[in-house]
Amino acid sequence: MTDTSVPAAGTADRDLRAFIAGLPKAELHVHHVGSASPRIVSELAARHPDSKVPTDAEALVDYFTFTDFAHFIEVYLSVVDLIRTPEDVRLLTFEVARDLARQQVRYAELTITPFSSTRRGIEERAFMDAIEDARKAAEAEFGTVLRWCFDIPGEAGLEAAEETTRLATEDRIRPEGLVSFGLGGPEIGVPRPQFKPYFDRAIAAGLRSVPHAGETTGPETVWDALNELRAERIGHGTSSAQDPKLLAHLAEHRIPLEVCPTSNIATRAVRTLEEHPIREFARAGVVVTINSDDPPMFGTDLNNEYAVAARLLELDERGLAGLAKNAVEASFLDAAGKARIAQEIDAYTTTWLAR
Ligand SMILES: O=C(O)c1cccc(C(=O)CC[C@H]2O[C@@H](n3cnc4c(=O)[nH]cnc43)[C@H](O)[C@@H]2O)c1
Ligand SMILES: [Zn+2]
Repeated sequence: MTDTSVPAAGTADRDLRAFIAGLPKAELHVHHVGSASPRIVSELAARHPDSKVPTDAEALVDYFTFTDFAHFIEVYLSVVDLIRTPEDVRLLTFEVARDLARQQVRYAELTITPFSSTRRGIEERAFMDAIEDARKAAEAEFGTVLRWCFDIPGEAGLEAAEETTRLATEDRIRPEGLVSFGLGGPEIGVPRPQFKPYFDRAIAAGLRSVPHAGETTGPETVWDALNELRAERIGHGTSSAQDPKLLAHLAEHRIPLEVCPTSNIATRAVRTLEEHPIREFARAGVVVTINSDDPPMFGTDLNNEYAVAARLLELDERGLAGLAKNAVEASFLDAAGKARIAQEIDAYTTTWLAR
């Protein structure tokens, strides 16, 4: 695991971290299985002792140190292999909500890859019931609202695309909490345009388009996501910084980027945080949202990602509140839901600054 946590320097830094910890937030780019904390992994591994995933926290730190993006996916899939029953799915989902609630996340769009679970033998109806049951229980217990993004694992091919689209669009199976449709996994050798017919069907069924693009390939992948998959937000979009016309297009059309700084370092998509293009995005007027991607695997959480962003963008409390409001505005919540969290952010910030 790459340590990209921001060193706590002086009082000002500690103060900003305390502000972030209490700031109401929305998380738009976080993966279901990628959110399995050491606590959750241990519990799942105890249920399935034949797994090769280590159970103690220290060994997990080594296990979650990645040589490149392909290695990250290999490790990711070994954690997917730990989720074998509907009870595992429910436990994972509910515990992920608990971890989000602890960080004052009021609303999260969680990326789920149902194909990975159904192909491993979890019955589709039982899978949907498990995530929905956990969603409702989490909202009742923690007040955190969860919504789903179902993503195609692109490298698994068009069979995975067909299955994901079916699960996302068939009335008798699609879950109530589903709001969007994505595309994840490696980008190299997985051209985006081939997924156009599947995104067309998902969009026709009322889902919003949020593919990963430009994480490990160049800006042309982001253009494909916009032009072929009709993306409304871009997962990562890191390489957009290489194309000024693309930055201008994203800014003009207010297409937000789901920026996950620590993830990009951990998967070696970007060499160092100093070289992360988040400053270029902000300078170009692109709507930046801050997200955690696969937090325990990358040794981070959403609060730490806000601290990273504060350092890179030199933000104070008002700037951080602005970032949090970007995420609310870019979310697929309805207008009343957006207004409620935005007001909460403003009230919290005003109270904090008047201390
Ligand atoms: O489940 C399978 O059997 C399977 C077979 C072939 C390929 C795959 C995948 O490629 C799964 C990829 C998996 O990774 C998730 N993910 C998590 N974080 C990221 C990220 O930063 N960038 C891209 N993908 C990511 C994604 O949701 C897929 O589920 C699976
Ligand atoms: Zn992701």
